[in-house]
Amino acid sequence: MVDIREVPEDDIARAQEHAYLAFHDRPGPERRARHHALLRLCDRLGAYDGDTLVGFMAAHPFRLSVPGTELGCPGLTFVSVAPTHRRRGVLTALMDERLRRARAAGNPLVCLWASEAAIYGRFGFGPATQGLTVEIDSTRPLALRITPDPRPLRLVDPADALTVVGPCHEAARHRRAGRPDRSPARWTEEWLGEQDEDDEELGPPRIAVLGDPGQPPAGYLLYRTKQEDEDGDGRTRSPGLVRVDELEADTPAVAAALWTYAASLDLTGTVRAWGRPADDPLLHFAADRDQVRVTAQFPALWLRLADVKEALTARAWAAPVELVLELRDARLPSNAGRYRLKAGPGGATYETARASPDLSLDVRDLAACYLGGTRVTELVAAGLVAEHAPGAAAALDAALRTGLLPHTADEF
Ligand SMILES: CC(=O)SCCNC(=O)CCNC(=O)[C@H](O)C(C)(C)COP(=O)(O)OP(=O)(O)OC[C@H]1O[C@@H](n2cnc3c(N)ncnc32)[C@H](O)[C@@H]1OP(=O)(O)O
Repeated sequence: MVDIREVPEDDIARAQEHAYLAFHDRPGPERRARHHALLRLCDRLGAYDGDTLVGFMAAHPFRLSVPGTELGCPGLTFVSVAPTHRRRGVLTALMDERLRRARAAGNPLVCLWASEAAIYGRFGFGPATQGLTVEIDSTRPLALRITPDPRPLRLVDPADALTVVGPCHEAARHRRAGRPDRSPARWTEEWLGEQDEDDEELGPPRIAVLGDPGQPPAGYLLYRTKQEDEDGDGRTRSPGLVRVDELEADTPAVAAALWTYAASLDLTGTVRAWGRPADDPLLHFAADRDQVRVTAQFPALWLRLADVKEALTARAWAAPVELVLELRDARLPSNAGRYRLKAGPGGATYETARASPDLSLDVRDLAACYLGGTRVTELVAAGLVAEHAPGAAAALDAALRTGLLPHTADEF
């Protein structure tokens, strides 16, 4: 039987080796040091078989933007079980302890990015945001239906990123739900590292900001580039790549200017933006959708409502709704049962109820809908949510709805 306990700071290096084994990873010294620095700031749980570390789960102490506010939301990372101890319930034991601690600490939410989509539904996590990969053919000028903001662009030293673009990012976080806060350490270690986490051929991070000198920027572009590939004879095989990691803009015209900049960098022929929202304005203002293509769509942030009552009563609601929910929660039975949700622009209450339910659903499906990124009506159509009162799902959707879709590219 394994023992679940905290991993002390002097055991972090061992936890890293354990995780690299599970992920088939072999990071160089720079990435190891970055991981170590981040793990020092995480809550860390280990599964020990005697003195041997056989399971590890770290949690960033995030606050997540939700409609109208932000909530405590540990962000799970480095989840790993030794190959010798797979499928014996080690992850389950770590997760149960993590969810218990989240509730005890007053954190109603828990989030993660999944290595495999099949793992986390059983623990009550649902995919709450979707990401798109968007590619622009930049061998020709980017064709747009709107006029880009004409204000000047300038490059900012990544060392100054936090001061210059940090406030822009913070404002963007509150325009769209589903975004964790970004500590100075995460800016430095996860976004601005000299070496990219996934592709060592990419250059260092570059930051272009738009705005009048002396004024706060109206938007920024965080990107890396890769030189053109050459074949053995030194001939160009393909033009270089601009990989967009983040683009935030106060207005569509600012976004248009930043995309135009990305697409006009010399010696490059492709712009690849891997973590865009499903309602990215670019997809509407691009004049030629053969030039701007969505090449992938994926579940991004997985969310768990550790304390359903707290989560539902804390968020803002777009329209009035009153209905009885029959909720299943296999791992946190205190969430399960029949509850009357009364919610609207003035606030929400969520109390136990006796009346027959309008909707029956699992906590993982409520999590998928919580930020407004998945519609309850779609889950009724998929046979996952049972609608006992016609119109109940549509009414809940109208109340959950947000102006912009929830979205984050903060992979951790
Ligand atoms: C947020 C993140 O960090 S994501 C990263 C997740 N980690 C990895 O992918 C690293 C490689 N994989 C591992 O380390 C492990 O296999 C883990 C962590 C995914 C699973 O750990 P285990 O201790 O084997 O899980 P555990 O025994 O508790 O499994 C619980 C259930 O989940 C199922 N399960 C576990 N892993 C998977 C998987 N990869 N795909 C599908 N089902 C899975 C098990 O079959 C079991 O189902 P059951 O209850 O019906 O029998």
